[in-house]
Amino acid sequence: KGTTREQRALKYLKEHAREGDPDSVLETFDEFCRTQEWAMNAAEEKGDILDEIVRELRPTTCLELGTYCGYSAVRIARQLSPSARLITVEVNPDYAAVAREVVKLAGLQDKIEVINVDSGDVIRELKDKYDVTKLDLVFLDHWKYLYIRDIKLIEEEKLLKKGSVVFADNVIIPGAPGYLEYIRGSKNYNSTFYSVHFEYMDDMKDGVEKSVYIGDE
Ligand SMILES: O=C(NCCNC(=O)c1cc(-c2ccc(F)cc2)cc(O)c1O)c1cc(O)ncn1
Ligand SMILES: [Mg+2]
Repeated sequence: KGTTREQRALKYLKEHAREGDPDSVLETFDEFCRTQEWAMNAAEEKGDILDEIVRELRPTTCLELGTYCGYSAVRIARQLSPSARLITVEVNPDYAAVAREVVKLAGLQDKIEVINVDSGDVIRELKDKYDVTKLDLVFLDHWKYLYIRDIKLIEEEKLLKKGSVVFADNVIIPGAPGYLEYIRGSKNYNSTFYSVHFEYMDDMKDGVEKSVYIGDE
């Protein structure tokens, strides 16, 4: 009975990272992915852009779609103010279980809530069930063909306000062409594309898209 890559990563983090130290968890995870096994974390370059967005925006309520092992959840939450929080959604139960352990190892369980559901089901419940009024930051990193469905659901639920930021990973690899066409064609957003390296691959280029909501509340 073998272990999964995600379980091996968690074991490495537990053995090598400093408990309660988010920076150490992230550095150790990057080290694991560079020296042991690749994993689809946002990684250093995309992470630096995410860090800058969080520093500048100072969001109080953040939503991430696509937790995976919790790397970007820890990256976002380590910079959140005491009362701010991140809701992160992962449909894969094995990934969600590992992510909860990584969040706990980083000592961020009071700021991050990992929800193991399909994003399409939870967005409609954010206001009533999760006590969300508005989303200041949305990070799209789940299945790429779902970005466009879910951003439309978020708009329908009127969860964005002027200045809210929607940050999308992988708009080049694997790619999210429908999403890019939609968000860049919409008068409700100002979008910026950043050409970045694909996670842990110094010879592959990916892209991330930052879109600021300027539409009607
Ligand atoms: O795999 C699930 N989600 C990951 C979404 N993320 C990605 O698919 C993703 C993929 C890649 C990627 C790109 C090229 C390549 F050769 C291999 C992987 C990179 C990334 O940065 C991602 O973010 C999943 C499973 C499941 O059972 N249920 C719900 N979701
Ligand atoms: Mg990604």
